[in-house]
Amino acid sequence: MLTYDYDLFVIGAGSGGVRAARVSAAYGARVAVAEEHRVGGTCVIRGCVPKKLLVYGSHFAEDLQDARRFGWKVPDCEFDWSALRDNVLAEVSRLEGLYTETLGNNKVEIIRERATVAGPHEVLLGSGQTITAGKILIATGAWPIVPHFPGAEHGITSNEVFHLDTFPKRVVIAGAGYIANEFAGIFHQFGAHVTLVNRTDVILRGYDEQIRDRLLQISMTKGIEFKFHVAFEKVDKQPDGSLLVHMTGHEPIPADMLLFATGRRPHTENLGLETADVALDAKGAIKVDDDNRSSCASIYAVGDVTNRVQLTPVAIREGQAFADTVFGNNPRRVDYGCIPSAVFSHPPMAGVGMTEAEARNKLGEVKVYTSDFRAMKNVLADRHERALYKLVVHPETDVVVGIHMIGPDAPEILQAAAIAVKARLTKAQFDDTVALHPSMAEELVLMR
Ligand SMILES: Cc1cc2nc3c(=O)[nH]c(=O)nc-3n(C[C@H](O)[C@H](O)[C@H](O)COP(=O)(O)OP(=O)(O)OC[C@H]3O[C@@H](n4cnc5c(N)ncnc54)[C@H](O)[C@@H]3O)c2cc1C
Ligand SMILES: NC(=O)c1ccc[n+]([C@@H]2O[C@H](COP(=O)([O-])OP(=O)(O)OC[C@H]3O[C@@H](n4cnc5c(N)ncnc54)[C@H](O)[C@@H]3O)[C@@H](O)[C@H]2O)c1
Repeated sequence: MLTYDYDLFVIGAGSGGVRAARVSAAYGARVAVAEEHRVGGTCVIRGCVPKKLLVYGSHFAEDLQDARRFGWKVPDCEFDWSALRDNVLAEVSRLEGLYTETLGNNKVEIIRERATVAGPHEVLLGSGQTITAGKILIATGAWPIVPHFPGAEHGITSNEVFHLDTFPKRVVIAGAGYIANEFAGIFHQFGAHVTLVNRTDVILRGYDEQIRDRLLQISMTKGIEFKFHVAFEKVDKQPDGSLLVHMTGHEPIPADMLLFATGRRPHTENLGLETADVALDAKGAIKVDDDNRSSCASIYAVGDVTNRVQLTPVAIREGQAFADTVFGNNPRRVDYGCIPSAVFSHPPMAGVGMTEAEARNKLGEVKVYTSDFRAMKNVLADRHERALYKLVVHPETDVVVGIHMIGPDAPEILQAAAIAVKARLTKAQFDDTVALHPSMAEELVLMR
């Protein structure tokens, strides 16, 4: 019988790859994983985790201000970017160590170099070594898209934003999706002047319109500038190192940093996939079936590289389903229904299930309940920001088909509420639940 060097070779030690490697090895497979950057992948090293720590850090700007209304004598405080940056990067390194340890404990061999596919059962390492494997799992994630125009090379992406030497006082962000809105909030809270530049006038496409509008309105009131229907023309680097960002129909904007947050494309370039006839879609994503198998029978793919849903918990579930199915003798498929998601903006927003527009398209005259309120904490703090919660309800069955919210701690509250939507609970069952008072979450059971 033909023997391979490994039963499974995983390319990419990010959210999906680490889970698939660890669980497959726990089932007894001989597993190696190649990582060209750092173990943990985008989420741990330059995504969700450091981003959320910056969100926490930036929220102190408002908390310190509000504290005075709650009786605290707060002296004038100064923000030190380098202190926060270094603490965040140290935490990232600690987590990288934990991920590395977990892989080692499960006897997964970590190969710290770039790997490419060299055939249905062959992988080529950057060092020139060829390795064979019974199965190959591609978990190489996605990569920031940078638009092409003169001077675009002076901008940075989310890959670099966590490492800035100095804090930029004037920030231009290209895009109006997740990363753009999250970093607009972060830099604004730290004291930068932030301008978001987008080619359409839609922010956070896919989220409920009323909730998005509320974020736009609150962001503008805070002082974040939005420029819509704008295309970049060029970026000039000034003698003092700053940038002048030229765009259609507007005066050039001076900036200390230009951040591209214009989407992420599947990381499949120069991966050798043609050597095994692995088919890609028009966006360069690996085409897979419901069991994560590509057009080559021995090659699978999970996570952002398949461009299904670019979220960490989804990549992890796909990695787990792959391992259970292929090495655990326990076939499983990911259920893509009712995936909750959140934007860690200031304030954050979160949603699960159908938006009002989607529900109207699919179900006709849906019932919509909203609660538009000022959180008790904001009232005493004299902060005029209003939260908005929304339930979208099936017109006949009374099932709650969507929950959408913006306000303090919305992602924390929505995770629990998402269980109810997934379980197809009815509006009557929400109403039957006694409120937990005083809380913001109680609004979910008090909408009439
Ligand atoms: C700034 C930012 C914030 C985010 N915030 C959130 C959030 O709050 N919540 C959320 O759910 N999602 C968030 N995401 C998305 C989330 O990070 C991704 O969906 C998730 O990391 C995808 O996991 P993955 O395993 O597919 O790929 P990744 O985690 O990207 O891992 C891929 C790995 O493969 C490695 N690699 C690539 N090619 C090769 C090769 N040829 N050889 C060896 N190694 C290779 C890469 O170095 C990388 O480590 C965020 C993303 C970004 C960029
Ligand atoms: N909280 C979270 O869960 C979270 C946070 C960050 C990222 N992510 C994941 O990472 C993915 C990538 O994030 P993202 O914010 O880069 O992408 P995105 O798809 O959310 O947003 C891209 C934005 O860029 C705009 N755009 C595209 N080309 C442009 C151009 N040339 N000029 C100006 N604007 C342009 C689009 O209109 C859109 O607003 C997300 O789709 C999401 O799945 C998730």
